Amino acid sequence: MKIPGGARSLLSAAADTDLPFALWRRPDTVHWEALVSCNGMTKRPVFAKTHKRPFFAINRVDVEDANFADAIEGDVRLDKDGVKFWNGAAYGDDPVSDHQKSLLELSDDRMDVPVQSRSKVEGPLATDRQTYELLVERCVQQIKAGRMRKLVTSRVENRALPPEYDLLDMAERLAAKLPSAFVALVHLPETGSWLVGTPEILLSSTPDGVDTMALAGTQWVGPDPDLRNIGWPDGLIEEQALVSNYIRRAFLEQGIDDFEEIGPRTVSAANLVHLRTIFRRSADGLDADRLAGLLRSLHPTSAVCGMPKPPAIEFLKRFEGYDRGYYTGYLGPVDWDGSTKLYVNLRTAQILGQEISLYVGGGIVETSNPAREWIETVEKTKTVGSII
Ligand SMILES: C=C(O[C@H]1C=CC=C(C(=O)O)[C@@H]1O)C(=O)O
Repeated sequence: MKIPGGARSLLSAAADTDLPFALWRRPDTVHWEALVSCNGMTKRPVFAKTHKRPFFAINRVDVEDANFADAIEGDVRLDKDGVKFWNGAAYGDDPVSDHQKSLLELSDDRMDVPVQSRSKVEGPLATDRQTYELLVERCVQQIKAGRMRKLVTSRVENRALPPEYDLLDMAERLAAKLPSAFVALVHLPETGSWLVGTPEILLSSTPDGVDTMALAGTQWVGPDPDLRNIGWPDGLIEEQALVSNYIRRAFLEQGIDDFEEIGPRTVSAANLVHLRTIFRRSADGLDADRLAGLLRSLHPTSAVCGMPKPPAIEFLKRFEGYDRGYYTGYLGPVDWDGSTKLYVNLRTAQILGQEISLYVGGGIVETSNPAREWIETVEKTKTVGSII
């Protein structure tokens, strides 16, 4: 689970020269993978007929075209076999461009130099308990009035980091805490570093087929809970069922009706448990256009914004009171060895200089209780909050 010394040195050199990188560990694996871009951030279509090389996609919740993402290009690639450099046609063992050469030179002996955010951008505004509970109350009123069926509210909590913090150590600790999550550190020199330990797939596309999931409903439990004994109140069952309905509709919108459903089942993520249904379909007939269509239909799911989608997004923009940034958007490697894995950006922290902002939220339905919703967000801060 340790980030190898060579990768540490290289990522520390990338951070020092203000190059964006993404580092991640996939669910239920132990290896770290990373991509470093030598040319800043770009924008790329996620599903396209031709991709030359892998990139790491990161996108906001309110993006206009969900198939078009901010991208960290793979000029340098790290995986369990070591470091590789893109030579314009393939990955090779030796650096080719001047940027790649100087990055490699600078990475000499940097294993112990911590990676920190040097961003000067100001963090998002925190929401206090009273304001958050009023927001939840307002959502319940909207739902009771029949304007929406569900809304997902969120907030931020800001904390100070110890002066000697190291983002790579933090990523390692989060990965150890969340073995079944997708854990990522996305280092963006300007807009901050994002540390994520998400349990939710938005869209996984491999040569075998596609997977997505409806993950919603949250309860908090002690260590090593017996998942078979956890009961679910009606309100939480409804909250998750709405997400499942939404996903069924997204498949149907793309003319796909032969998908398989597994669940709902109780799954754990650190101190929390959720209800999860997996949706699976073979790759037959799913070309890049249809995958792009599916991504557009899915993102953002009603697990992160609400239902129906347009008024929910409008309402949150108006009343949530802060900018979500990349939280509740998606992120993941694109075209990495033939597969694309996009995860919902949840259990998220943004690191800006010496401050860390924890982003947390929860689904609101007609029966939601504001005080319980506040506590749910407090429990969610513990996932990333416990590794600071
Ligand atoms: C918006 C969040 O959670 C979503 C995903 C899973 C469970 C959720 C819930 O129980 O409300 C939310 O829909 C968050 O964790 O910040």
